[in-house]
Amino acid sequence: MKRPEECASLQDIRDAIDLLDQQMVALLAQRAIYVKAASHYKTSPMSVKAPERLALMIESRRLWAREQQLDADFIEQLFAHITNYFISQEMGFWREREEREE
Ligand SMILES: C=C(O[C@@H]1C=C(C(=O)O)C=C[C@H]1O)C(=O)O
Repeated sequence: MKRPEECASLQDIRDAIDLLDQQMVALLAQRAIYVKAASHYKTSPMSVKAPERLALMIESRRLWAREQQLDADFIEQLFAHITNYFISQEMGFWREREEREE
């Protein structure tokens, strides 16, 4: 992938953006596997949501955003969206297991 200053055309830039987005999607797929694994350790719907963990996560992601000169509010909203989806997935896995074990 060309560095931004090496890009000589809009196509070079779009190729780089496509590759980065593909990597982000692959990372989200990996993340999904870890979240599914987390459901094995949960004992209740509240433990699936783990609000205390979410609160800590917001702070670290806001800090990471600032370190990268990104807008902390934007990153917080992005992760709120991501974690809401992942929690709903995890809740589904957890409930399925609960029903099987009943
Ligand atoms: C993965 C976990 O379960 C849930 C999903 C999270 C996530 O997507 O990062 C974080 C906390 C929980 O809401 C966890 O407890 O760590």
